Amino acid sequence: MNARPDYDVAIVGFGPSGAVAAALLGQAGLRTLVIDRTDEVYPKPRAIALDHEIMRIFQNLGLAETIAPFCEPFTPSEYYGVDGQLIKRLATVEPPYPLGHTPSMVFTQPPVEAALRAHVRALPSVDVKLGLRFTGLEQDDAGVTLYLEDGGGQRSTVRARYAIGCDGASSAVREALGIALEDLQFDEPWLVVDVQVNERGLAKLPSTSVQFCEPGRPCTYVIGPGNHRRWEISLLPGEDPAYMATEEGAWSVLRRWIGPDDATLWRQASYRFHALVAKEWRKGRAFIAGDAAHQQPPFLGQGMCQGVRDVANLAWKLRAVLGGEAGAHLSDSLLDTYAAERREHVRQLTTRIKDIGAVICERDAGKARARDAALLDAASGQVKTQARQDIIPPLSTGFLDMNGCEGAGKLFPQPRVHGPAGPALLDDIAGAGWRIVTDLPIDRLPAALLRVAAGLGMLVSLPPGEGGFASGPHRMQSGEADGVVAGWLARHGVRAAVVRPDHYVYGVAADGGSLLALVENLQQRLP
Ligand SMILES: O=C(O)/C=C/c1cccc(O)c1
Repeated sequence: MNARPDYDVAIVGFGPSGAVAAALLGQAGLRTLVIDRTDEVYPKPRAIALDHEIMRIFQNLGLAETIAPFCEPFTPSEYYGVDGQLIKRLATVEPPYPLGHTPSMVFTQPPVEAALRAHVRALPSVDVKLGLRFTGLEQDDAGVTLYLEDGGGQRSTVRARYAIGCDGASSAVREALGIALEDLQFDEPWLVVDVQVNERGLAKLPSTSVQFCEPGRPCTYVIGPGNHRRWEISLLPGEDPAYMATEEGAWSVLRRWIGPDDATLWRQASYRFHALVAKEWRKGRAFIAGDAAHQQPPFLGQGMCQGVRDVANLAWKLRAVLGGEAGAHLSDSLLDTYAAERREHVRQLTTRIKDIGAVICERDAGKARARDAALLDAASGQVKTQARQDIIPPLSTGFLDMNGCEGAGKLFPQPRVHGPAGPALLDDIAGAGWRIVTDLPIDRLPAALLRVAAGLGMLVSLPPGEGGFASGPHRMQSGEADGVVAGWLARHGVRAAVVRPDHYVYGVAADGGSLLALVENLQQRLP
């Protein structure tokens, strides 16, 4: 079949990853279809945590204010050892916040998903078709044909230039593509229980999130928004996961903290916590993203973040290849970097999450005591606090100019700047396309840079001490309120960064001349 595709991109799955993918593609005017088997948002929380990178993407979609009421800062996680003593603390960095948002948050998933869906439905170039099951696909040089079936067994097909499977852990798209999962060797039975706690219950509970690193039964307590509390409780040999996921089973393990007079059960489910990463993320014109491409233990609350990161990475590349907003059509080979970048990033982060899991899940009492001692600061014996965001690795491979400097592949900060109408977050003024950000004043940059920068995106100059705002075509000069960009550039010993549309640093430069060379080089890679 070779008819002109009905859509630029077809997305299977309208969960958070699918919805963000549709929103980012639709924002660029690409003809996008998103389908899902179910008609409604799942009414219970599965994800509970998101971070500043994800909130920044919601901001770029114009959704930060809509979503903010359903989010709260993540309390520090205190790790308790064999004797119930504090052995480690995982916390959020202090302000000023590097990306302009609270670095680590808890949120209520159903209303956030509903807001995302409403946003997607309002985009003129996006079609949302629900109650449709994906049954298979075929590919040719021009596109992908998706085979679909509705609830009444009625079959249909749809053509798209590219397809993305965001259809969850048991992905039918991954299955149809014959993609295998790499097992990073973590497989444990756990019970997850979400409750809504009343005043009486709240008074009995810890005032911060906790990892109970107890060899007898490792478990996690997370403070969600409002009166939402989550427990994750490891199941012991002989415990029946199906029984433990009943109300009776859930109360049997919650009893240690609260009882039915203290809270209402919202959701309880038995899971095997896995560490799985797809061996391939792209086959021809089809991609997988989110839980379809990876599953990780929850110990850092990164499950949904990983999926949104995937689609933010893929979306700007699809926009570039399909000629979204800027109209330029880049080579399809740019899309290969999606798989290379995201697979490696997910493997690295999942390995780090597994390491956290190994701390929490030590079942041998002797080894657990040794762990408790080893976690303390060797010199002072004090409990150490680790910043959650320091655990997230940078991109280490892909569409980057590493050039011997460690800045490339990191997330670039988002400063508060003096905007035309008062203080503002930089993305709200400069947009979220390619950006060249420097602390050099515009009049000290090579004239040729101003020309080439205009062909790439936005040139942002933030000289120290600048108090005003000035702008011209594809350029702006302003001052930042908190010094987060100045600090980042100083820490990396550079004067400028070239930043990709997903906010990862493409490359850095130490002066105007090397910045010009970096940008010229990039433009040759983006023909
Ligand atoms: O970041 C942390 O300290 C913990 C996050 C988290 C979120 C959800 C479920 C968990 O087991 C851990």
